[in-house]
Amino acid sequence: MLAVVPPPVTVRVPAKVNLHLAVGDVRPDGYHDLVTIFQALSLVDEVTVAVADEPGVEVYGEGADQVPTGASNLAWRAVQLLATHVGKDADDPKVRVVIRKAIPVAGGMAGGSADAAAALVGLSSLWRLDISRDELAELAGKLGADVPFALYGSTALGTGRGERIVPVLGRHQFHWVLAFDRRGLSTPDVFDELDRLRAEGDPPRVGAVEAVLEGLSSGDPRQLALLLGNDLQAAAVSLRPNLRRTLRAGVDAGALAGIVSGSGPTTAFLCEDGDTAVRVAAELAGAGVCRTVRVAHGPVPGARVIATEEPKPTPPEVHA
Ligand SMILES: C[C@@](CO)(OP(=O)(O)O)[C@H](O)COP(=O)(O)OP(=O)(O)OC[C@H]1O[C@@H](n2ccc(N)nc2=O)[C@H](O)[C@@H]1O
Ligand SMILES: Nc1ncnc2c1ncn2[C@@H]1O[C@H](COP(=O)(O)OP(=O)(O)O)[C@@H](O)[C@H]1O
Repeated sequence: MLAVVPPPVTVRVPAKVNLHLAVGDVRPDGYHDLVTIFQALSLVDEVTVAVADEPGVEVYGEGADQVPTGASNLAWRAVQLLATHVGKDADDPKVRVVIRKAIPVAGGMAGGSADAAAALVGLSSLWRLDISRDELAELAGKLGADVPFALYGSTALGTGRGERIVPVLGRHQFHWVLAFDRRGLSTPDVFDELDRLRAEGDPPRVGAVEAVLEGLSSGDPRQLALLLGNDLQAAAVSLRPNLRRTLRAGVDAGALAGIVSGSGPTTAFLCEDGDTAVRVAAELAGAGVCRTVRVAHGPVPGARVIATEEPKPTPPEVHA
C-alpha cells in the first residue's frame, strides 16, 4: 500500500487597517475594551504548512529578521494550540511552517495575527479537520485580539478586546496608500502611552461608530475620509513624533485623509480612487518621510487556501 503524504497547503491572509478605533478604559486583565471597524487590505502574507519530520518555522520577506522563529512565533503558537485542540502532540506536531511576509512587522497591521490565522486555516486543510470557521475563531481569540478578524477578513465590527467580530456588509472598494515607518512599535507600549496621556490630560477621542458605518455603506470615500479616527493615534504620535510629518505629507500629496493604522507606526491614507492612490504613493515615496510605500485596496477576503499541490506518493514501507 502507498503511504500518501498530504500535499503542502498555502494560505493567503490579509493585513488590516482600523477605520475606527475607540479605546475604553483598561480592564482588570490588562486589556482595553475596544469598538473598532477593521478592513482587510490587499497587502498579504502567505503561509505554507507541510507535514515534516523536522518541525519548525521559516520566515522570509518584509521584516523577516525581526520575526522569531521559535516557540513565540504566533503561527507556531497557532499550530500548537490547534494540535492540542484536536488531540495531537503539540510538542511534536510534525509540521513545518513557511511564512512569506509582505505585512510590516510590528506595524499596526496585524501581520503576526494574520500568520496565526493562516496557520489555523492551513492546518485545518492539511489535517482534514471538520472544523467550522466559528470554532477556529474561538481558538484564534486565545492567540490574540486581532486573530479572529484575520480569519473572516472583509470589513467587520470588532468589540470586546477586538476579538468579537460581526461582519459589516458592503460592496464598495476603497483605495489606500500605506507608509511603512523605519522601525516597528510595540502594541502594549502604545496602549500604555494612551493610558499615560489620559491620566495627564484629555487626548482626542473618536466619535460614534454608527457614522462610520453609514460612511462605509455610502461607498463615497470623501464621506468616509471625514469619519476615520483612531484613539491610539495620539499615543503612537507621542512615541514617534515623525509620524505627524508623514500624516501631513500624505494629505499634501492628495490623499483624502490619513490615519495611524492600529497601534502604528504604519500610516494609512484613503484616496479618491486607484489612480489617485498610485500618484499619492509616488509623491509620498519621494518625500523622504517613511521607509517604504505600498498601494492597497480593501475590503478583501480573510485567510484562504490558495494552492494545494497534487499528493506525492511516498515509496511503500517494506517490512522484512
Ligand atoms: C491595537 C490593535 C487594533 O486592532 O492592533 P495592532 O495595532 O496591534 O495591529 C489590536 O487591538 C491589538 O491586537 P493584538 O496585537 O492581537 O493584541 P494582543 O496580542 O492580544 O495584545 C497585546 C497587548 O496589547 C494590549 N491590548 C491589546 C488589545 C486590547 N483590546 N487592549 C489592549 O490593551 C495589551 O497590553 C496586550 O497585552
Ligand atoms: N508570524 C509573525 N509575524 C510577525 N511578527 C510576529 C510573528 N510572530 C510573532 N511576532 C512578534 O509579534 C510582534 C508584533 O508583530 P505584528 O503582529 O507584526 O504587529 P502589530 O501587533 O503591530 O500588528 C513582533 O514584534 C514580533 O516579534
